Amino acid sequence: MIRDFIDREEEREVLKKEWNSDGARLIIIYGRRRVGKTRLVNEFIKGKEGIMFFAEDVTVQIQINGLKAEIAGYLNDELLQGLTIKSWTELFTYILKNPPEKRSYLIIDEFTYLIKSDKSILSAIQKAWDRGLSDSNWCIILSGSLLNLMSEYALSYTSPLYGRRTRDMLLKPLEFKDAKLFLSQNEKDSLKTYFTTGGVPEYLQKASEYGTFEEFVRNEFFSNFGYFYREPYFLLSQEFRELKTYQGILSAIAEGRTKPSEIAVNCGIDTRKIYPYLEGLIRLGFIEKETPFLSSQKSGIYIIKDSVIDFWYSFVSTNRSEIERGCYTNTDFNKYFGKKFESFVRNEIAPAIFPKARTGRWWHKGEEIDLIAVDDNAKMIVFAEVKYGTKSASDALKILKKLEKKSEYVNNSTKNNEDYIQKYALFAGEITDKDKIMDRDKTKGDNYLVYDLDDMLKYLM
Ligand SMILES: Nc1ncnc2c1ncn2[C@@H]1O[C@H](COP(=O)(O)OP(=O)(O)OP(=O)(O)O)[C@@H](O)[C@H]1O
Repeated sequence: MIRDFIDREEEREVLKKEWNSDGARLIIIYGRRRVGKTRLVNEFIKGKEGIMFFAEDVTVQIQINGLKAEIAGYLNDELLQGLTIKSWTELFTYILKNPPEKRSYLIIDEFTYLIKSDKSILSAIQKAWDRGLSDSNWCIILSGSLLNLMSEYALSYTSPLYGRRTRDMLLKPLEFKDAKLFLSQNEKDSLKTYFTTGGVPEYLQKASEYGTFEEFVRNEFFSNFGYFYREPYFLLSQEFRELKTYQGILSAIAEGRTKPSEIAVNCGIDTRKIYPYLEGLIRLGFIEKETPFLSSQKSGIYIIKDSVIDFWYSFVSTNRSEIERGCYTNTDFNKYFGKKFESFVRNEIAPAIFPKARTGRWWHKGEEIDLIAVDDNAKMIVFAEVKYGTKSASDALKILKKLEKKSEYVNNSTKNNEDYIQKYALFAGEITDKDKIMDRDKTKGDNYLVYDLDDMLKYLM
Protein backbone atom coordinates (compact mmCIF):
# COMPACT_ATOMS: atom_id res chain seq x y z
CA MET A 1 0.00 0.00 0.00
CA ILE A 2 1.37 3.45 -0.85
CA ARG A 3 0.45 5.70 2.03
CA ASP A 4 -0.27 9.42 1.82
CA PHE A 5 2.79 11.57 1.58
CA ILE A 6 3.76 12.99 4.96
CA ASP A 7 5.45 16.34 5.62
CA ARG A 8 8.60 17.34 3.67
CA GLU A 9 6.96 20.70 3.01
CA GLU A 10 10.19 22.64 3.26
CA GLU A 11 11.96 20.31 0.87
CA ARG A 12 9.09 20.43 -1.61
CA GLU A 13 9.11 24.21 -1.45
CA VAL A 14 12.85 24.31 -2.20
CA LEU A 15 12.43 21.97 -5.16
CA LYS A 16 9.51 24.04 -6.46
CA LYS A 17 11.61 27.20 -6.32
CA GLU A 18 14.45 25.48 -8.16
CA TRP A 19 12.05 24.32 -10.86
CA ASN A 20 10.63 27.81 -11.31
CA SER A 21 14.04 29.52 -11.47
CA ASP A 22 15.64 30.51 -14.76
CA GLY A 23 18.22 28.34 -16.50
CA ALA A 24 19.21 24.81 -15.76
CA ARG A 25 19.27 23.55 -12.17
CA LEU A 26 21.59 20.97 -10.70
CA ILE A 27 20.30 19.63 -7.39
CA ILE A 28 21.93 17.00 -5.22
CA ILE A 29 19.69 15.09 -2.80
CA TYR A 30 21.36 12.80 -0.31
CA GLY A 31 20.39 11.00 2.85
CA ARG A 32 20.55 7.64 4.58
CA ARG A 33 18.94 4.59 3.05
CA ARG A 34 15.12 4.33 3.44
CA VAL A 35 14.74 8.00 4.36
CA GLY A 36 12.46 8.84 1.45
CA LYS A 37 14.58 10.36 -1.31
CA THR A 38 12.86 8.51 -4.15
CA ARG A 39 9.42 9.22 -2.72
CA LEU A 40 10.17 12.95 -2.36
CA VAL A 41 11.31 13.12 -5.97
CA ASN A 42 8.25 11.16 -7.11
CA GLU A 43 5.98 13.64 -5.35
CA PHE A 44 7.90 16.54 -6.87
CA ILE A 45 7.59 15.33 -10.48
CA LYS A 46 3.82 14.92 -10.35
CA GLY A 47 2.35 16.94 -13.22
CA LYS A 48 5.81 17.64 -14.74
CA GLU A 49 7.63 16.08 -17.67
CA GLY A 50 11.04 14.51 -17.88
CA ILE A 51 13.17 11.45 -17.25
CA MET A 52 13.52 9.42 -14.07
CA PHE A 53 16.47 7.07 -14.38
CA PHE A 54 17.04 4.43 -11.69
CA ALA A 55 20.76 3.63 -11.75
CA GLU A 56 21.80 0.10 -10.91
CA ASP A 57 24.98 -1.50 -9.67
CA VAL A 58 25.95 -2.86 -13.11
CA THR A 59 28.73 -2.22 -15.67
CA VAL A 60 29.34 1.30 -17.00
CA GLN A 61 28.26 0.37 -20.52
CA ILE A 62 24.92 -0.96 -19.28
CA GLN A 63 24.45 2.21 -17.23
CA ILE A 64 25.26 4.43 -20.24
CA ASN A 65 22.93 2.44 -22.50
CA GLY A 66 20.17 2.71 -19.92
CA LEU A 67 20.33 6.47 -19.58
CA LYS A 68 20.76 6.92 -23.34
CA ALA A 69 17.60 4.90 -24.00
CA GLU A 70 15.61 7.00 -21.49
CA ILE A 71 16.81 10.25 -23.05
CA ALA A 72 16.16 9.07 -26.61
CA GLY A 73 12.66 7.98 -25.57
CA TYR A 74 11.85 11.28 -23.86
CA LEU A 75 13.21 13.46 -26.70
CA ASN A 76 11.69 11.13 -29.30
CA ASP A 77 15.14 11.01 -30.83
CA GLU A 78 15.62 8.08 -33.19
CA LEU A 79 19.12 9.19 -34.09
CA LEU A 80 20.28 8.91 -30.48
CA GLN A 81 18.48 5.59 -30.17
CA GLY A 82 20.62 4.13 -32.94
CA LEU A 83 23.93 5.70 -31.85
CA THR A 84 26.64 3.73 -30.08
CA ILE A 85 27.74 5.80 -27.12
CA LYS A 86 30.78 4.59 -25.24
CA SER A 87 31.46 7.18 -22.56
CA TRP A 88 29.69 9.57 -20.21
CA THR A 89 31.46 12.47 -21.97
CA GLU A 90 29.92 11.43 -25.30
CA LEU A 91 26.47 11.08 -23.75
CA PHE A 92 26.55 14.42 -21.93
CA THR A 93 27.96 16.18 -25.01
CA TYR A 94 24.93 14.85 -26.90
CA ILE A 95 22.60 16.03 -24.12
CA LEU A 96 24.26 19.46 -24.22
CA LYS A 97 23.73 19.78 -27.98
CA ASN A 98 20.13 18.57 -27.95
CA PRO A 99 18.37 20.40 -25.12
CA PRO A 100 14.63 20.00 -24.46
CA GLU A 101 12.34 22.79 -25.64
CA LYS A 102 10.48 23.12 -22.35
CA ARG A 103 11.38 22.75 -18.66
CA SER A 104 12.11 19.05 -18.10
CA TYR A 105 13.50 17.05 -15.24
CA LEU A 106 16.40 14.60 -15.52
CA ILE A 107 16.56 12.60 -12.33
CA ILE A 108 19.26 10.05 -11.64
CA ASP A 109 18.25 7.99 -8.62
CA GLU A 110 21.12 6.14 -6.85
CA PHE A 111 23.67 8.31 -8.64
CA THR A 112 26.35 6.71 -6.43
CA TYR A 113 26.12 3.49 -8.46
CA LEU A 114 27.30 5.50 -11.46
CA ILE A 115 30.15 7.11 -9.50
CA LYS A 116 31.17 3.69 -8.18
CA SER A 117 31.47 2.27 -11.72
CA ASP A 118 33.14 5.21 -13.41
CA LYS A 119 34.03 8.53 -11.82
CA SER A 120 34.33 10.21 -15.23
CA ILE A 121 30.57 10.87 -15.04
CA LEU A 122 31.40 13.76 -12.70
CA SER A 123 33.74 15.56 -15.09
CA ALA A 124 31.41 14.73 -18.01
CA ILE A 125 28.56 16.61 -16.28
CA GLN A 126 30.92 19.41 -15.25
CA LYS A 127 32.22 19.96 -18.79
CA ALA A 128 28.75 19.90 -20.33
CA TRP A 129 27.50 22.28 -17.62
CA ASP A 130 30.33 24.77 -18.26
CA ARG A 131 29.81 24.61 -22.02
CA GLY A 132 26.16 25.61 -21.91
CA LEU A 133 24.10 22.91 -20.22
CA SER A 134 23.66 25.46 -17.42
CA ASP A 135 21.55 27.62 -19.79
CA SER A 136 19.28 24.78 -20.86
CA ASN A 137 15.80 23.78 -19.69
CA TRP A 138 17.02 20.80 -17.71
CA CYS A 139 16.32 20.50 -14.01
CA ILE A 140 18.81 17.81 -13.07
CA ILE A 141 18.49 15.97 -9.75
CA LEU A 142 21.20 13.57 -8.61
CA SER A 143 20.10 11.51 -5.66
CA GLY A 144 22.22 9.10 -3.63
CA SER A 145 22.32 7.14 -0.42
CA LEU A 146 25.91 5.92 -0.24
CA LEU A 147 26.86 8.85 1.91
CA ASN A 148 30.61 8.43 1.97
CA LEU A 149 30.71 8.37 -1.84
CA MET A 150 28.28 11.31 -2.08
CA SER A 151 30.37 13.36 0.36
CA GLU A 152 33.65 12.64 -1.31
CA TYR A 153 32.69 12.80 -4.99
CA ALA A 154 29.54 14.89 -5.31
CA LEU A 155 29.62 17.36 -2.42
CA SER A 156 33.23 18.07 -1.47
CA TYR A 157 35.23 21.13 -2.53
CA THR A 158 37.31 18.92 -4.80
CA SER A 159 34.31 17.48 -6.65
CA PRO A 160 33.92 18.57 -10.30
CA LEU A 161 30.31 19.36 -9.38
CA TYR A 162 31.37 21.85 -6.73
CA GLY A 163 30.33 25.34 -7.79
CA ARG A 164 27.99 23.91 -10.42
CA ARG A 165 25.24 22.50 -8.26
CA THR A 166 22.49 25.01 -7.59
CA ARG A 167 21.22 23.29 -4.45
CA ASP A 168 22.08 20.42 -2.19
CA MET A 169 19.63 18.85 0.19
CA LEU A 170 20.35 16.47 3.02
CA LEU A 171 17.12 14.58 3.63
CA LYS A 172 16.85 13.85 7.33
CA PRO A 173 14.57 11.40 9.14
CA LEU A 174 11.18 12.83 10.14
CA GLU A 175 10.58 14.25 13.61
CA PHE A 176 8.10 12.62 16.01
CA LYS A 177 5.19 14.92 15.15
CA ASP A 178 5.25 13.57 11.58
CA ALA A 179 6.61 10.09 12.31
CA LYS A 180 3.63 9.27 14.53
CA LEU A 181 1.26 9.84 11.61
CA PHE A 182 2.48 6.55 10.17
CA LEU A 183 1.49 4.62 13.29
CA SER A 184 -1.81 3.42 14.67
CA GLN A 185 -0.39 2.75 18.16
CA ASN A 186 -1.32 4.74 21.26
CA GLU A 187 0.82 7.80 22.01
CA LYS A 188 3.15 6.04 24.47
CA ASP A 189 3.79 3.10 22.19
CA SER A 190 4.24 5.43 19.20
CA LEU A 191 6.96 7.23 21.13
CA LYS A 192 8.65 3.94 22.05
CA THR A 193 8.49 2.83 18.43
CA TYR A 194 9.96 6.18 17.38
CA PHE A 195 12.81 5.69 19.86
CA THR A 196 13.46 2.39 18.10
CA THR A 197 13.09 3.27 14.41
CA GLY A 198 13.79 6.99 14.43
CA GLY A 199 11.87 8.97 11.82
CA VAL A 200 12.88 6.80 8.86
CA PRO A 201 9.72 6.39 6.72
CA GLU A 202 10.36 2.84 5.55
CA TYR A 203 10.94 1.66 9.13
CA LEU A 204 7.84 3.46 10.33
CA GLN A 205 5.88 1.78 7.59
CA LYS A 206 7.08 -1.59 8.87
CA ALA A 207 6.10 -0.63 12.43
CA SER A 208 2.67 0.51 11.23
CA GLU A 209 1.79 -3.15 10.70
CA TYR A 210 1.70 -3.62 14.49
CA GLY A 211 -0.77 -2.31 17.05
CA THR A 212 1.75 -2.26 19.91
CA PHE A 213 5.46 -1.55 20.37
CA GLU A 214 5.99 -4.90 22.07
CA GLU A 215 4.53 -6.86 19.16
CA PHE A 216 6.58 -4.84 16.69
CA VAL A 217 10.01 -5.40 18.28
CA ARG A 218 9.30 -9.05 19.04
CA ASN A 219 8.53 -9.79 15.40
CA GLU A 220 10.86 -7.45 13.59
CA PHE A 221 13.97 -7.12 15.83
CA PHE A 222 13.99 -10.19 18.05
CA SER A 223 13.28 -12.74 15.36
CA ASN A 224 15.60 -14.41 12.95
CA PHE A 225 13.17 -13.48 10.16
CA GLY A 226 12.54 -9.91 11.31
CA TYR A 227 13.05 -6.99 8.95
CA PHE A 228 15.63 -5.37 11.23
CA TYR A 229 17.50 -8.50 12.21
CA ARG A 230 20.21 -7.93 9.58
CA GLU A 231 19.55 -4.30 8.66
CA PRO A 232 22.62 -2.74 10.36
CA TYR A 233 24.91 -5.26 8.61
CA PHE A 234 23.34 -4.35 5.33
CA LEU A 235 23.71 -0.60 5.92
CA LEU A 236 27.33 -0.86 7.08
CA SER A 237 28.42 -3.30 4.39
CA GLN A 238 27.11 -0.97 1.69
CA GLU A 239 29.38 1.80 2.93
CA PHE A 240 32.48 0.18 4.42
CA ARG A 241 34.87 -2.69 3.91
CA GLU A 242 36.33 -2.99 7.43
CA LEU A 243 33.08 -4.07 8.98
CA LYS A 244 34.59 -5.45 12.17
CA THR A 245 36.08 -2.13 13.25
CA TYR A 246 32.83 -0.26 12.63
CA GLN A 247 30.88 -2.90 14.49
CA GLY A 248 33.36 -2.70 17.36
CA ILE A 249 32.87 1.05 17.55
CA LEU A 250 29.08 0.84 17.59
CA SER A 251 29.06 -1.96 20.19
CA ALA A 252 31.42 0.01 22.43
CA ILE A 253 29.29 3.15 22.28
CA ALA A 254 26.06 1.20 22.85
CA GLU A 255 27.66 -0.27 25.97
CA GLY A 256 28.48 3.21 27.26
CA ARG A 257 32.12 3.50 26.24
CA THR A 258 31.87 6.89 24.63
CA LYS A 259 35.38 8.40 24.80
CA PRO A 260 37.67 7.85 21.77
CA SER A 261 40.27 6.11 23.96
CA GLU A 262 37.67 3.67 25.35
CA ILE A 263 36.23 3.02 21.90
CA ALA A 264 39.71 2.38 20.47
CA VAL A 265 40.49 -0.18 23.19
CA ASN A 266 37.31 -2.04 22.32
CA CYS A 267 38.39 -2.21 18.67
CA GLY A 268 41.97 -3.13 19.49
CA ILE A 269 43.44 -0.15 17.66
CA ASP A 270 45.47 2.90 18.58
CA THR A 271 43.41 5.90 19.77
CA ARG A 272 44.91 8.14 17.06
CA LYS A 273 43.69 5.74 14.37
CA ILE A 274 40.08 5.68 15.56
CA TYR A 275 39.19 9.19 14.35
CA PRO A 276 38.78 8.46 10.59
CA TYR A 277 36.41 5.62 11.46
CA LEU A 278 34.41 7.90 13.74
CA GLU A 279 34.27 10.50 10.96
CA GLY A 280 32.93 7.87 8.55
CA LEU A 281 30.12 6.98 10.95
CA ILE A 282 29.34 10.66 11.57
CA ARG A 283 28.97 11.21 7.81
CA LEU A 284 26.40 8.42 7.74
CA GLY A 285 24.48 10.07 10.58
CA PHE A 286 24.96 6.92 12.70
CA ILE A 287 26.88 8.63 15.49
CA GLU A 288 27.52 12.19 16.61
CA LYS A 289 30.07 13.97 18.74
CA GLU A 290 28.78 15.77 21.79
CA THR A 291 30.66 18.42 23.77
CA PRO A 292 29.33 19.99 26.96
CA PHE A 293 27.09 22.98 26.31
CA LEU A 294 28.37 26.39 27.51
CA SER A 295 31.89 25.04 27.74
CA SER A 296 35.02 25.67 25.73
CA GLN A 297 35.97 22.02 26.07
CA LYS A 298 36.80 20.63 22.59
CA SER A 299 37.19 16.97 23.42
CA GLY A 300 33.83 15.30 23.57
CA ILE A 301 32.07 11.99 23.70
CA TYR A 302 30.50 10.01 20.88
CA ILE A 303 26.91 8.86 21.01
CA ILE A 304 24.75 6.84 18.63
CA LYS A 305 22.37 9.12 16.79
CA ASP A 306 20.52 6.70 14.51
CA SER A 307 17.83 4.97 16.56
CA VAL A 308 17.72 1.68 14.69
CA ILE A 309 21.49 1.34 15.06
CA ASP A 310 21.26 2.29 18.74
CA PHE A 311 18.47 -0.16 19.55
CA TRP A 312 20.06 -2.95 17.53
CA TYR A 313 23.47 -2.63 19.17
CA SER A 314 21.87 -2.27 22.59
CA PHE A 315 19.65 -5.35 22.43
CA VAL A 316 20.04 -7.46 19.29
CA SER A 317 23.79 -7.79 18.80
CA THR A 318 24.45 -8.93 22.36
CA ASN A 319 21.58 -11.45 22.45
CA ARG A 320 21.88 -13.09 19.07
CA SER A 321 22.18 -16.67 20.21
CA GLU A 322 19.02 -16.39 22.32
CA ILE A 323 17.23 -14.68 19.47
CA GLU A 324 18.36 -17.40 17.04
CA ARG A 325 16.98 -20.01 19.43
CA GLY A 326 13.73 -18.06 19.65
CA CYS A 327 13.94 -17.58 23.41
CA TYR A 328 14.81 -13.90 23.85
CA THR A 329 12.18 -12.33 26.08
CA ASN A 330 13.50 -8.96 27.32
CA THR A 331 10.78 -6.42 27.96
CA ASP A 332 12.75 -3.96 30.08
CA PHE A 333 13.93 -1.18 27.83
CA ASN A 334 13.58 1.63 30.35
CA LYS A 335 17.25 2.60 30.54
CA TYR A 336 17.38 2.83 26.75
CA PHE A 337 14.11 4.79 26.59
CA GLY A 338 15.41 7.11 29.30
CA LYS A 339 18.38 8.01 27.14
CA LYS A 340 16.25 8.46 24.00
CA PHE A 341 13.66 10.51 25.90
CA GLU A 342 16.42 12.89 26.96
CA SER A 343 17.55 13.50 23.39
CA PHE A 344 13.93 13.77 22.24
CA VAL A 345 13.32 16.54 24.79
CA ARG A 346 16.57 18.28 23.86
CA ASN A 347 16.14 18.02 20.08
CA GLU A 348 12.40 18.30 19.52
CA ILE A 349 10.58 19.53 22.63
CA ALA A 350 12.95 22.24 23.87
CA PRO A 351 13.16 23.98 20.47
CA ALA A 352 9.33 24.00 20.34
CA ILE A 353 8.94 25.47 23.85
CA PHE A 354 11.91 27.84 23.73
CA PRO A 355 12.19 28.56 20.00
CA LYS A 356 14.71 31.37 20.38
CA ALA A 357 17.03 29.60 22.78
CA ARG A 358 20.34 27.82 22.30
CA THR A 359 20.10 24.41 23.90
CA GLY A 360 22.36 21.56 24.97
CA ARG A 361 23.45 19.15 27.67
CA TRP A 362 26.01 20.28 30.23
CA TRP A 363 28.47 18.26 32.26
CA HIS A 364 31.56 19.08 34.27
CA LYS A 365 33.58 17.09 36.78
CA GLY A 366 30.95 14.46 37.53
CA GLU A 367 27.98 16.86 37.55
CA GLU A 368 25.45 16.83 34.72
CA ILE A 369 22.39 18.81 33.64
CA ASP A 370 20.21 17.12 31.00
CA LEU A 371 19.17 20.30 29.27
CA ILE A 372 20.04 23.96 29.43
CA ALA A 373 18.23 26.49 27.24
CA VAL A 374 19.66 29.99 26.96
CA ASP A 375 17.54 32.73 25.44
CA ASP A 376 19.84 35.72 25.01
CA ASN A 377 17.06 38.04 23.83
CA ALA A 378 14.81 37.35 26.80
CA LYS A 379 17.90 37.11 29.06
CA MET A 380 16.63 33.83 30.41
CA ILE A 381 18.30 30.56 31.21
CA VAL A 382 16.36 27.37 31.84
CA PHE A 383 17.98 24.41 33.59
CA ALA A 384 16.13 21.17 33.09
CA GLU A 385 16.07 17.63 34.31
CA VAL A 386 14.54 14.94 32.09
CA LYS A 387 13.00 11.78 33.57
CA TYR A 388 11.36 9.13 31.44
CA GLY A 389 9.30 7.52 34.21
CA THR A 390 6.44 8.61 36.46
CA LYS A 391 7.05 11.17 39.23
CA SER A 392 4.78 12.47 41.94
CA ALA A 393 4.43 16.18 42.71
CA SER A 394 6.65 15.79 45.76
CA ASP A 395 9.34 13.94 43.73
CA ALA A 396 9.16 16.74 41.20
CA LEU A 397 9.69 19.40 43.82
CA LYS A 398 12.71 17.57 45.23
CA ILE A 399 14.19 17.17 41.76
CA LEU A 400 13.70 20.86 41.02
CA LYS A 401 15.30 21.97 44.29
CA LYS A 402 18.28 19.72 43.67
CA LEU A 403 18.52 21.06 40.14
CA GLU A 404 18.49 24.65 41.40
CA LYS A 405 21.43 23.82 43.64
CA LYS A 406 23.23 22.02 40.81
CA SER A 407 22.81 25.01 38.48
CA GLU A 408 25.28 26.93 40.66
CA TYR A 409 28.04 24.76 39.22
CA VAL A 410 27.15 26.01 35.74
CA ASN A 411 27.11 29.61 36.91
CA ASN A 412 30.46 29.10 38.59
CA SER A 413 32.04 27.33 35.66
CA THR A 414 30.75 29.70 32.95
CA LYS A 415 30.58 32.93 35.00
CA ASN A 416 28.35 34.71 32.51
CA ASN A 417 24.76 34.20 33.47
CA GLU A 418 24.44 36.32 36.57
CA ASP A 419 22.01 38.83 35.10
CA TYR A 420 19.80 36.24 33.38
CA ILE A 421 16.43 35.17 34.82
CA GLN A 422 16.94 31.58 35.92
CA LYS A 423 14.21 28.95 35.64
CA TYR A 424 14.17 25.29 36.54
CA ALA A 425 12.22 22.72 34.61
CA LEU A 426 11.30 19.09 34.92
CA PHE A 427 10.31 17.10 31.85
CA ALA A 428 8.85 13.77 32.91
CA GLY A 429 6.93 11.00 31.15
CA GLU A 430 4.12 11.30 33.66
CA ILE A 431 3.52 13.47 36.73
CA THR A 432 0.86 12.48 39.19
CA ASP A 433 -0.96 15.35 40.97
CA LYS A 434 0.94 17.85 38.84
CA ASP A 435 -1.30 20.77 39.87
CA LYS A 436 -0.04 20.57 43.44
CA ILE A 437 3.51 21.49 42.50
CA MET A 438 3.14 25.23 42.50
CA ASP A 439 1.26 25.10 45.82
CA ARG A 440 4.14 23.32 47.56
CA ASP A 441 6.46 26.30 47.43
CA LYS A 442 4.72 29.56 46.64
CA THR A 443 7.96 31.54 46.79
CA LYS A 444 9.11 30.01 43.51
CA GLY A 445 6.25 31.41 41.46
CA ASP A 446 6.66 30.41 37.85
CA ASN A 447 10.39 29.87 38.08
CA TYR A 448 9.63 26.18 38.45
CA LEU A 449 8.31 24.66 35.22
CA VAL A 450 6.89 21.18 34.97
CA TYR A 451 5.92 19.31 31.81
CA ASP A 452 4.59 15.81 31.41
CA LEU A 453 4.33 14.05 28.06
CA ASP A 454 0.84 15.42 27.35
CA ASP A 455 2.05 18.98 27.94
CA MET A 456 5.07 18.41 25.72
CA LEU A 457 3.15 16.94 22.82
CA LYS A 458 0.84 19.97 22.73
CA TYR A 459 3.87 22.04 21.71
CA LEU A 460 4.42 19.82 18.69
CA MET A 461 0.95 20.39 17.23
N1 LIG B 1 7.24 11.48 3.41
C1 LIG B 1 6.77 10.25 3.25
N2 LIG B 1 5.47 9.97 3.50
C2 LIG B 1 4.99 8.71 3.36
N3 LIG B 1 5.74 7.66 2.98
C3 LIG B 1 7.05 7.87 2.71
C4 LIG B 1 7.62 9.17 2.83
N4 LIG B 1 8.92 9.09 2.50
C5 LIG B 1 9.15 7.81 2.19
N5 LIG B 1 8.03 7.07 2.32
C6 LIG B 1 7.94 5.64 2.07
O1 LIG B 1 9.06 4.99 2.71
C7 LIG B 1 9.65 4.02 1.87
C8 LIG B 1 11.12 4.35 1.60
O2 LIG B 1 11.20 5.53 0.84
P1 LIG B 1 12.19 5.71 -0.41
O3 LIG B 1 12.27 4.44 -1.20
O4 LIG B 1 11.79 6.94 -1.12
O5 LIG B 1 13.56 5.91 0.36
P2 LIG B 1 15.00 6.13 -0.25
O6 LIG B 1 15.66 7.17 0.58
O7 LIG B 1 14.92 6.40 -1.72
O8 LIG B 1 15.62 4.69 0.04
P3 LIG B 1 16.93 3.96 -0.54
O9 LIG B 1 18.05 4.93 -0.47
O10 LIG B 1 17.09 2.80 0.40
O11 LIG B 1 16.59 3.56 -1.95
C9 LIG B 1 8.80 3.98 0.61
O12 LIG B 1 7.85 2.95 0.74
C10 LIG B 1 8.11 5.33 0.59
O13 LIG B 1 6.86 5.30 -0.08
